[in-house]
Amino acid sequence: MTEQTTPSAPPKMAARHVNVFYGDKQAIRDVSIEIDNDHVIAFIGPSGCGKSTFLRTLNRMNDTVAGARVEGDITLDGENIYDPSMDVVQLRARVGMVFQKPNPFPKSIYDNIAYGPRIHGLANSKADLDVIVESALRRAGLWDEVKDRLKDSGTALSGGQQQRLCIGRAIAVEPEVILMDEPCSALDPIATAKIEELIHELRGRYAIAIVTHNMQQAARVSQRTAFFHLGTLVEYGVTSEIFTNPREDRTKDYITGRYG
Ligand SMILES: Nc1ncnc2c1ncn2[C@@H]1O[C@H](COP(=O)(O)OP(=O)(O)OP(=O)(O)O)[C@@H](O)[C@H]1O
Repeated sequence: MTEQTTPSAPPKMAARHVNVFYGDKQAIRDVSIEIDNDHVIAFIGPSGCGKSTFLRTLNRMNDTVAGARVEGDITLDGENIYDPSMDVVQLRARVGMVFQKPNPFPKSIYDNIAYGPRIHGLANSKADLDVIVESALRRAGLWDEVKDRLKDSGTALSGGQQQRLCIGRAIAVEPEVILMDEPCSALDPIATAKIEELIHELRGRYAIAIVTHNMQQAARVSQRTAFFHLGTLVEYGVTSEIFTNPREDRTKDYITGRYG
């Protein structure tokens, strides 16, 4: 009898032989990796190794950097995101991004969330929009703190609340993937813990990729870890294995604090 194997689900995103250049300088070298729906993947590595550069290739954020050039294939549900026919505004709604420093718009809390759904035509009425705003703020773990002050400015919130507002803003346009570039580095430990809790809650609903300098954080929030060094992907695998039994000496040296 032949053994039955369950075909594994196709990856949400796949990068194949990706190189990234800033002018003549190569920042990413021949990186291939898959990003699955069910996992949080952490990108770790010493400063300047290319973690953020690689993350930004996943929603074409590098398009906005003069002199940046991306080679190779990156697909979202099998579709090449660098194809000239790709609508980049639509892509960035499907692959949302949260930055290091919370960057709410100088608008009300309500309008920070409503902005994306309005421009993407996701609401037919004010009532629809109200539902979307409440749901996004609930999923971002912020509703109870702001429900009575939706008209206040987003910039008047605390840093941690602002970051959850930015996560809510990404969620409001129904993304499939959320990219987070050191989302806690400007936050205190309590606000950091809330974001980490939120990442746990969002897992499974969205594919999540997070760049972090903090290895404890990578170990806490991710199920997959990718270790970058000098622009290359040195090792990629199950987080617990990367942290307890890395295959490569460079990974071991980094996680044991020998450099970085
Ligand atoms: N806009 C840019 N123009 C030119 N070079 C850049 C630019 N952005 C990044 N680089 C270079 O590309 C390399 C990778 O940078 P990147 O910011 O991706 O690394 P990183 O691993 O995220 O670093 P960090 O952890 O310090 O944020 C570095 O050598 C950096 O100097």
